[in-house]
Amino acid sequence: MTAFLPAPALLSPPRRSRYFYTPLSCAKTAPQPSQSSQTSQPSPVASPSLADTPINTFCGFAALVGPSNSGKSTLLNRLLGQKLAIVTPKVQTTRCRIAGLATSDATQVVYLDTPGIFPASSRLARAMVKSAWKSAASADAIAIVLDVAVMFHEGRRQDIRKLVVPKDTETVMARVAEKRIKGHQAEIKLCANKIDAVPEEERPFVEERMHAVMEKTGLEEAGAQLHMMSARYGNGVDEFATWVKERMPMGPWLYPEDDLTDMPSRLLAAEVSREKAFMVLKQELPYEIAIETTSYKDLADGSIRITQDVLVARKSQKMIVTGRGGAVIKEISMRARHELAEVLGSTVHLILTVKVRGKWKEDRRQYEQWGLDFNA
Ligand SMILES: Nc1nc2c(ncn2[C@@H]2O[C@H](COP(=O)(O)OP(=O)(O)OP(=O)(O)O)[C@@H](O)[C@H]2O)c(=O)[nH]1
Repeated sequence: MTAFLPAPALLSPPRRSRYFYTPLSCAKTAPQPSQSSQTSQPSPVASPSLADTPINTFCGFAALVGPSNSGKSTLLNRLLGQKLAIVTPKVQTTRCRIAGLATSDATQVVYLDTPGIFPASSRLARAMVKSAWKSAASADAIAIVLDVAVMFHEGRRQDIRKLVVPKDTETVMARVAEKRIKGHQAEIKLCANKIDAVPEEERPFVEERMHAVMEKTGLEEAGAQLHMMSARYGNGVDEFATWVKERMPMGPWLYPEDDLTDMPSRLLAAEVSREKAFMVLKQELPYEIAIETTSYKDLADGSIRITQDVLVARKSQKMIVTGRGGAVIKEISMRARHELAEVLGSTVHLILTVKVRGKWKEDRRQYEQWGLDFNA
């Protein structure tokens, strides 16, 4: 087995300013969350004028698309060297597009982590899937991230005909190929992720099988390249980042060099609490909740006071999320506060209130907050 690198300290405290959203005046329009989701907090980064922006710079979008749970958010965090997107072992964790900014040398890459692509029936699911495809459509480079561990474990060792490629994965591959063949300019990498979960001697079989599926789905014809990687342990990630960088077109940077994301702090804070709720709550319940930051205040002593509503659809769900004597919500709050303090580099006072809001999945405001299309 290859010796895999240890996972990075994804939660090492970033420089605080990196989390602030400070768009420069743009040559092209960056996809952004709706105005309503922007915080009113001032940015500590003085927005440089265009005259200060280095010339001969490169800037573009790289979309990470793929089925649910394939490791897109893990890859984004790895590319940025710290945690931005929430990661859980459950499917459909990412609800909206999350932009992570990687600026080095003369190039700024705006990585777009997207919701997983899966057969969508509900309004929320349709909006999530649409958001993923929209990100791919605006990208200069597309990475299809797929989970080879699933493929490997569902198949039988050393019999490549039995290595099952899930239907969702094939669908994504075929659709990206079709767009490229029809003239979409973005170059494509097929990132075969979680290769650490496949014994080294078995990897050639996985690779061979992947090529066969690329042929079948049209990705070979579309010029896509296969890239084996482990987002969790970092293998192949630097090579992937270099490939992306080289595909960015010439243009001014869209964000200051030090920024890490365009995500407003209110949304970032809600995402952290949502991740903890996903981890603490069992089965389907995490999918039934939404978290809304209702206030976010920098206090005079340097700490931050955040209040959030945890929205559930029914009274019975409220009881479970609250727990006996408030034990469950306290656990979620404690975990979220701990992480927010690390991420924001300050003491955080987090107040969570569980509320029943029957139809939050039909509430247009929620979708606007996440930058999703209510009418998808
Ligand atoms: N073994 C292994 N596990 C990984 C790797 N990358 C991600 N995972 C795990 O896979 C699970 C899903 O990872 P995410 O990054 O949340 O996947 P995602 O594609 O963003 O998921 P959605 O939000 O559902 O679309 C988590 O438990 C990760 O720790 C990898 O390279 N190797």
